[in-house]
Amino acid sequence: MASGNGVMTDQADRQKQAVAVAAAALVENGMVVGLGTGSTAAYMIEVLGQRWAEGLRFVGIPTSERSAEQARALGIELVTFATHPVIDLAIDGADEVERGTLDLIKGLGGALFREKIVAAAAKRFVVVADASKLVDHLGTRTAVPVEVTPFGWERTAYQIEALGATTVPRRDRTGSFFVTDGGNYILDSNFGVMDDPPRVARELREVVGVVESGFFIGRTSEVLIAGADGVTRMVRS
Ligand SMILES: O=C[C@H](O)[C@H](O)[C@H](O)COP(=O)(O)O
Repeated sequence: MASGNGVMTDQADRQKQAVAVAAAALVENGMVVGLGTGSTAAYMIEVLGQRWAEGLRFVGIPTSERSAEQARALGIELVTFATHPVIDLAIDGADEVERGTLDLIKGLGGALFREKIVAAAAKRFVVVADASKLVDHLGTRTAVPVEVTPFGWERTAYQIEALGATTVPRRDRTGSFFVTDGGNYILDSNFGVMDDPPRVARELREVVGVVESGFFIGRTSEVLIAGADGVTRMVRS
């Protein structure tokens, strides 16, 4: 018999798959597509691989080495900003989605910097998530991942704490520092539930040593949320 957790996981996985199918259906022939990172985005890339095998032709710009490897293995053609500086449609997951604004916290998978560059280059940025990610206020479920340079990271952490957060340097399974695709560290910075995430995002940007934060403010075009009743589309007004 499946454990309670197992049932929850199966349900979350089914929801991620449902939303992945809905998002992959938005891709059309000839598009430049931003390929997100994380378990939901991985389902979406898998569905795109199936559509590619059926004859759909587009090019992808991946947000991580992981997603690049997955897409390549499925035969999807990958390009870079050198030849394709504008993305038609980027599809990515999120760790928190704020109901009223559709602002996000991203980066639990460590890919936030490339994800933000891709989102910023996209004419349409679609977020895919299961219902557990919806919150009334950012900071409810998760700390904010902040990518920082290895040099002086302790000083950078001190400065972030001066903004009101507690910080924890992210570690990998061996206990070493987690290193991003860009060669940086991540400080998981807990600000608690935030009244004004855009202000915190701006303050973080001012801290020397911060490469990027996991705040995605004002970037979301729409969110596809999978719940028990199917997929719901939320559009930013
Ligand atoms: O760095 C990772 C990304 O921001 C992911 O998109 C985010 O963590 C959501 O991942 P998942 O779909 O696995 O919950």
